[in-house]
Amino acid sequence: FGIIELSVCSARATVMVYDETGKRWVAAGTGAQVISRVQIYHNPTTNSFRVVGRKMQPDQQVVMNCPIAKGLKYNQATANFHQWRDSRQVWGLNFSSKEDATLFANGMMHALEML
Ligand SMILES: CC(=O)N[C@@H](Cc1ccccc1Cl)C(=O)N1CCC[C@]12C=C[C@@H]1CC[C@@H](C(=O)N3CC[C@@H]4C=C[C@H]5CC[C@H](C(=O)O)N5C(=O)[C@H]43)N1C2=O
Repeated sequence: FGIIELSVCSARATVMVYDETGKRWVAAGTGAQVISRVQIYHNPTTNSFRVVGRKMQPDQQVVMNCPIAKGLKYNQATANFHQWRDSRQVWGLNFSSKEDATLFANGMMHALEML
């Protein structure tokens, strides 16, 4: 029985993680820092949400697969750069446009209301 997950929203962003040691943001995944498609998926059976980021090219590498925890603090540091902490690291999304950023933030806020 496959898990049914619905895509809540999709936006273009560079996925970054904060390197606490080096005190700097680094591109998530391996290789060059490229634009990813970042989607929020909803599993209605468990009412859970997660954020999945896949590089647009060359290989659709999954660079982010992050559950959205109830009470997550979503910080819109700038119009185009939003961030949040999970249990292990800090994620940053550098959106390609303000529209992408707004669309994703609305999807995240919706998910957080549903939890
Ligand atoms: C208390 C806390 O965790 N605070 C977080 C932000 C936050 C607040 C509330 C809820 C969740 C979060 Cl992640 C925080 O301030 N963090 C998380 C790790 C890095 C950072 C701690 C200190 C630095 C100070 C500047 C800021 C930062 O990193 N910024 C601000 C927005 C800017 C936008 C883009 C990225 C991309 C490259 C550039 C850079 O690092 O040169 N940069 C930044 O400089 C980003 N910082 C942070 O975002």
